[in-house]
Amino acid sequence: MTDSVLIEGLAVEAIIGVYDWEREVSQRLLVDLELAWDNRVPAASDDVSDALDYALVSERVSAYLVQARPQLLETAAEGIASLLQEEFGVRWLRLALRKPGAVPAAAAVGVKIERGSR
Ligand SMILES: Nc1nc2c(c(=O)[nH]1)N=C([C@H](O)[C@@H](O)CO)CN2
Repeated sequence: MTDSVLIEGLAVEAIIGVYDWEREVSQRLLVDLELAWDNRVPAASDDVSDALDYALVSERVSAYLVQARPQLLETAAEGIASLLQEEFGVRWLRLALRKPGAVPAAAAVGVKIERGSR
């Protein structure tokens, strides 16, 4: 089963970073998610309760990043992956977390992880 639900460029303002100044100001994060889901079921029922609701997932990921206040992108990415697997029953996911502006000479820096199996 290779179906997915996508969330791309989810923008979140959150406290994140290892330096003292970064504990005082929110910074912009961008989240890309590819989430394995059998889309044949919601396609047949036309019922959002059978779907992986990308609006609910987006809200939960945003709320997590705001409350977690991690130092590292790696820690944030792992926390997001865990909540998606535990709370939404996502079996496999690919996640990219970018921090635009962290390195002025780069368009963005970030991490990418895959967790689970399809
Ligand atoms: N692999 C990582 N390297 C760095 C991170 C990070 O989260 N993961 N964070 C920082 C600082 O917080 C940086 O973003 C400040 O500009 C440095 N390296």
